Amino acid sequence: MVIDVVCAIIIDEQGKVLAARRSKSMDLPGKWEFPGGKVEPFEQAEASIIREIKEELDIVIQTSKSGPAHIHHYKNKSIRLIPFICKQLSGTISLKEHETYGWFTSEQLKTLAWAEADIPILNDYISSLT
Ligand SMILES: Nc1nc2c([nH]c(=O)n2[C@H]2C[C@H](O)[C@@H](COP(=O)(O)OP(=O)(O)OP(=O)(O)O)O2)c(=O)[nH]1
Repeated sequence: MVIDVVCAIIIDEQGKVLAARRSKSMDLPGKWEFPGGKVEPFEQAEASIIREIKEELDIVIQTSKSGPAHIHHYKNKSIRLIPFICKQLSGTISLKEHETYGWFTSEQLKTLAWAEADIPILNDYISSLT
């Protein structure tokens, strides 16, 4: 079974992108990711990413477009990671699950220890800039 997971590529006015590090209590502890989570049954992916970001970061985002999804097979599960390009509309970030987060340039993003499933998502995003 492949689990649908949505993630947000949140871009600020300077073009920096938000990445968050998963905490010890989460799957893939210590790995960086684009925040998000599993799409619930009967939920639209776009509604799902808005809900997840409110739950995890306590901010309201607006989505502009979704990028290509990528399937990744971990040892214990397979996920389809669906990215959305987003901007923050309101609120102040308050982490509810992650250990830390930051706003990064493309060069900085490349140096983070990403969850494996995020690598093609990151590469697509960086390719889309040129
Ligand atoms: N949110 C998110 N999860 C990712 C990314 N990359 C990646 O491999 N994953 C994995 C980690 C988890 O195994 C799974 C998503 O689960 P989650 O724990 O974030 O989702 P959730 O908030 O709905 O969690 P749950 O409490 O229902 O388990 O996908 C990513 O960029 N964002």
